[in-house]
Amino acid sequence: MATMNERLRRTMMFVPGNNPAMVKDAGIYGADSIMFDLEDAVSMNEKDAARDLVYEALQTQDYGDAELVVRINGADTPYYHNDILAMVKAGIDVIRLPKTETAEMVTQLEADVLAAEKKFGREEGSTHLMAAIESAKGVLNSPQIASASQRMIGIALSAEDYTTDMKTHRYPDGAELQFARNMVLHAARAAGIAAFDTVFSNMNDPEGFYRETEYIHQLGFDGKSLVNPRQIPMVNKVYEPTRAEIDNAKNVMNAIEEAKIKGSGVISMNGQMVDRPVVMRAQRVMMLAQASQIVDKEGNYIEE
Ligand SMILES: CC(C)(COP(=O)(O)OP(=O)(O)OC[C@H]1O[C@@H](n2cnc3c(N)ncnc32)[C@H](O)[C@@H]1OP(=O)(O)O)[C@@H](O)C(=O)NCCC(=O)NCCSC(=O)C[C@@](O)(CC(=O)O)C(=O)O
Ligand SMILES: [Mg+2]
Repeated sequence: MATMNERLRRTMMFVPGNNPAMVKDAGIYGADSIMFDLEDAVSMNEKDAARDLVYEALQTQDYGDAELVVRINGADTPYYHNDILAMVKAGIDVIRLPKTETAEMVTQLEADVLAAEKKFGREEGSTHLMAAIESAKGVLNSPQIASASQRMIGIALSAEDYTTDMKTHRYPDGAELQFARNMVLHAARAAGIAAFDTVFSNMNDPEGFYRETEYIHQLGFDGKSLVNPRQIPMVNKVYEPTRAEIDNAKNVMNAIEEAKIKGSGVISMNGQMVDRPVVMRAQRVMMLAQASQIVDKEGNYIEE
């Protein structure tokens, strides 16, 4: 089951770890999560320099309230262990494992991260994990992957590698991703963690990006992996609740408070039953409204 006090993760922006300007300025665009990439955006001969650059930035840059994530190189590469050591030492919030195919890959990562936390005196369990699902095998194993560790905060569908594995490519209607999207989303929800939709790589097709974002929002994804800051306000717009939704959420919150006073967990509001799932949806609407700066912390409208 989804938890009530979850963190908003609408936008998780990839930042190539070998690009000093992008790494330095990554905090100015308002992404919920900034994801420094040490994997496929970085060529082989730049792996060590990129790791050093990201490590340095984590010591010196102020990224505000953004969650800080790093996509490390896979365990089958010579970079994996040094990536983990440097990022745990730097105190990264979340490590994203690419091309995850089995639960064992996550439990191995958990053990490697724990060893690094002990080595550098970091609080044990403080480094969270997430897994990118990029193949047919990963999709089929996604329920086990999602629940492989208490440290897991989410799983993400990675459609570029996935469609290659499936011997297809990306189409405008996304039919080739239907099964994978539903598997990843259900696996995440069953494990009580976040689900991230895939990147949209065509910067010259904002209509296509909006269409895809509206679709994955309707399905229930927490948000998307992004490759460009121009995509951040577009995702936020799609996730922004309407005035009618906010008014309804406020009424639900008031109604349930009234019910509590009467000692009940359920109440009727204009003939509509208000119970726990309705309240949880209302709480999420209010969280989104606050993040969209439509209401303040108390839930009151902020006047324009
Ligand atoms: C796409 C493009 C080249 C467009 O360039 P453009 O030049 O047209 O960008 P503009 O819009 O003009 O930039 C305006 C201003 O924003 C700055 N800016 C742009 N992008 C920024 C950014 N990302 N971070 C911080 N800053 C940024 C820029 O520096 C400029 O700053 P300034 O000069 O100061 O005005 C560029 O964005 C970019 O390189 N993106 C990252 C690509 C990347 O990381 N790929 C790997 C991850 S996917 C993958 O691996 C597949 C996957 O694995 C995925 C999965 O697993 O989910 C799978 O299998 O599916
Ligand atoms: Mg990939």
